[in-house]
Amino acid sequence: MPSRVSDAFRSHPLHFNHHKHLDFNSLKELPESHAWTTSPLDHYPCTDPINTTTTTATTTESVPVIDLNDQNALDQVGHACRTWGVFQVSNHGIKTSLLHEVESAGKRLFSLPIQQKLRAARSPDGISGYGVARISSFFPKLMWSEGFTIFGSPAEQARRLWPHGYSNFCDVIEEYEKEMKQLAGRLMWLILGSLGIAQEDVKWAGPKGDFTGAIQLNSYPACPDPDRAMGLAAHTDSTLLTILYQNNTSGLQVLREGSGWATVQPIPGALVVNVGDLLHILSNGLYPSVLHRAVVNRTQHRLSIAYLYGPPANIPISPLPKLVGPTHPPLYRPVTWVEYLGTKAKHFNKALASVRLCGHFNKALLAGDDH
Ligand SMILES: C=C1C[C@]23C[C@@]1(O)CC[C@H]2[C@@]12CCC[C@@](C)(C(=O)O1)[C@H]2[C@@H]3C(=O)O
Ligand SMILES: O=C(O)CCC(=O)C(=O)O
Ligand SMILES: [Fe+2]
Repeated sequence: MPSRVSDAFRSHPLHFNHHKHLDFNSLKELPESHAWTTSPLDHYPCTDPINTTTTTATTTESVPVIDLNDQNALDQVGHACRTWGVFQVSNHGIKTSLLHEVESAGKRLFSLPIQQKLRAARSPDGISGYGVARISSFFPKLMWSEGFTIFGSPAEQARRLWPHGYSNFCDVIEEYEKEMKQLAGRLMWLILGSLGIAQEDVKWAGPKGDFTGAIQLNSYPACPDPDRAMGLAAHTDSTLLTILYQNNTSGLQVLREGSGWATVQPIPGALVVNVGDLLHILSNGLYPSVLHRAVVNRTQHRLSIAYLYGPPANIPISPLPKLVGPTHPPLYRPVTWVEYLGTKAKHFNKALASVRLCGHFNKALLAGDDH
């Protein structure tokens, strides 16, 4: 079993030929390779093994917006996690200037010629670098997006992109990583606090607890046929939580049980917070991870920057003792972040069910994997 997050994909490499990487800006029509025929926007495998239906419904309900300086923030966060699995935050303490700098750094990167971006291509079993979303291999069609993942120092990849001028990119990314790690920690304790969990209840999260995060830059070029394309297919994140910055173009949608897909409207300066699968496990299912996707549009380029926050790599994550008892048996077995990332790479939407202790999951489900 690999022990480092960067080795999580060793046994599940993602083999994608370079010819699958397109120069989006030169295309006037949607190529067949990217055409998600028949109801493209509901073309996703279901996360719940019991409920195999898909939904095309949309809703105008809006995701909660929480002012972190509000004295009721704790309760609001708890309510949002229970009912939506996602919320937006304002007054989060991240300077607008840093958000704009990281947005410009992302734009600069994605506007490079494709051959230059491919110099920093993510290796099939690696974590960092330029490439298609890891989940692409689970879908018959390609997504209308490109991504760049950074885990740890951005220097190695940035040097390949800009051999003589990479330091500005690195400085911005490193500053962003530092600020995001701090905010993610604050949000995690706020979220756990809303469940009555204090820091001392989480044995592995002592002052030395080495939480880590990856940065995922996502670019969604304007698309000639947006109704038949998919920016990023529906998925949940394999994280404790994800903090997402989106530019002023909408595209992120979240699935609200019983209602349908809700668009997360960009609010200048606000950040989106998603509940990930590991928080779902830690909370014994009280705070379910949110299914989300990104759609594209005909005229505007969209950029998003996700900070994917996880626990120390090798700590087994299981439902918190305070949340289990005779009437609330633990629903998930312990799993480390490294192991879970590998499981997601292998089973995708069945990963969470595959670590479920009893009831819903059975081997037949895994046998049905269409990887
Ligand atoms: C830590 C990680 C989570 C992630 C895989 C990654 O190694 C870095 C990229 C992340 C991302 C972002 C887009 C959606 C996603 C499913 C994917 O393909 O790459 C997530 C992965 C995840 O949460 O499982
Ligand atoms: O671009 C978006 O809004 C979603 C990105 C996302 O879900 C991710 O990076 O995990
Ligand atoms: Fe995501």
